[in-house]
Amino acid sequence: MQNKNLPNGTRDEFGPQAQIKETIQNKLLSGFKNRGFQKLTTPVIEYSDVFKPLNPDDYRPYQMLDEQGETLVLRPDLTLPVARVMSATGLNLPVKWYYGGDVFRLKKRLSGSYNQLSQAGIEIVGYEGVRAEWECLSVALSECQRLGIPNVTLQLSEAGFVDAVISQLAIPQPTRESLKQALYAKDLSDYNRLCQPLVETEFSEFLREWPWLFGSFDQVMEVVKTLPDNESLKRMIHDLTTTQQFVNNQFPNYRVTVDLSIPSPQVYYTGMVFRGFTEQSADYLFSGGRYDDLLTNFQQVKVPAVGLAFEIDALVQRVPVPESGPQTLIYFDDEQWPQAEQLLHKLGNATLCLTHNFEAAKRLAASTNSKLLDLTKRR
Ligand SMILES: N[C@@H](Cc1c[nH]c[nH+]1)C(=O)O
Repeated sequence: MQNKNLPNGTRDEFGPQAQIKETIQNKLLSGFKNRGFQKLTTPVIEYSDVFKPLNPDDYRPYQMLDEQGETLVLRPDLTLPVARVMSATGLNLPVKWYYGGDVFRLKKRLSGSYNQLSQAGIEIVGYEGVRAEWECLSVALSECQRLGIPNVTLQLSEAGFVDAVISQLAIPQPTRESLKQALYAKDLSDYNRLCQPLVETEFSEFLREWPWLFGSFDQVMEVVKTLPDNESLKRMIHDLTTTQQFVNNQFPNYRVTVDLSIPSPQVYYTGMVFRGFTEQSADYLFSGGRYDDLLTNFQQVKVPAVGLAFEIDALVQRVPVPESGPQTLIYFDDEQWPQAEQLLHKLGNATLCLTHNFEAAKRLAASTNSKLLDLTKRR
C-alpha cells in the first residue's frame, strides 16, 4: 500500500496560497533582473562540505550518499553555493547575482516549522564599501513596497560588535565566552555576576545597558557613546549611522531599529546585518548581511560580499489576497475550440469546461461556484 503521509516538516501547496506564492516569486525575480542583477542557478544537491561553515544545530541537512560513498545534502542555504561558484569559476568581479529556490533544514519533530523553505535572494560580490549594503537594502525595501506590505521595520545589527566590545574587557577568555552567552540568552543573573569584576571600569555604564541595547536608533547610540574610543567600533557605528540616514532619506515610511545585543543570524556574517519584520509576527521577511570571509572557505583570496534573501513563505502571510470573484467556465463544442480559446484569453479568470455534456457542466459550475458560459447555441 502506498504511504499517503508526507515526511515531517513538508507540505503540499495549492489553491490561492500557492498562486500568491508564485506571484511573489515572479515579482521578486523580475525585480532583481530589472535592477541589472544576473541569474544564478545552483543544484538542490551539493557535497556536504559546501555547508561546513554553518552551525550544525540550526542547519541540520538532509543527507544522502552518492555512488562513491561521498556525503551529499539537500542545500540548507543558498549563499554558500554562490561562494562555491565564485571560487570554482574565477568569474570577473564585481558581480551581482540573483536566485530563487528552496532550502531544506531538518527541524526537531513537533517544532511546528517547515523543513522546506522558499527563498529569493541577491548576492553582490566584489564591493568593499557600504554602498553594497545600501543597494541590498534598496532592493529589500523597494520590493516590500512593490508587494504592498505595510509597516515593515528594518532592524540593523553588526556581526562584529559583540566580539569587538568583549575583546576589550579585562577578563579571562572563558569568562568572555560565558558573558557573551549570557548576553545572547538574556540570562541577567549570570550576566550581572560575570560583569561584577568590571563595575569599576570605564565599561560599567555600557555593560549595565547592554542586554537592552536594541530599539530606537538614537537611544542605542546614546549608550554606545559611553564606550571608550576604539577604531573598529567607530567604523561599525559610522556605517550603521550612515545606513540609517540613507534609509530614512530613501524610504521615509520605514522604521529603522538597531540591535547590538544579539548573535549574528548566520555564522558567516562579518559586518552589517539586516532583517525586515512586520508588527504582527516575529518571523522575518528578509535577512542578509556582509560576509567578506566566506570565500576563504573555498579559496585563499578574501573577497568582499553582501547579500540578502527574502523568505517567500513569510511574505505569503503578509501580502493581501486579491479578490478575484468567481471563475468563468466556458462550455463549448469540439469544433468551437478556437473560439473558446479566444474567449478564454479575453476574459481572464476563466477556464475551459471539458465535460462531455451540458448537464455535467452545470454540476461542475455549481460545485465550484463558477459562472457557466455556454458557447453552444443548441439550447
Ligand atoms: N543565506 C542567508 C541570507 C543571505 C543571503 N546573502 C547573505 N545572506 C539566509 O538564509 O539567512
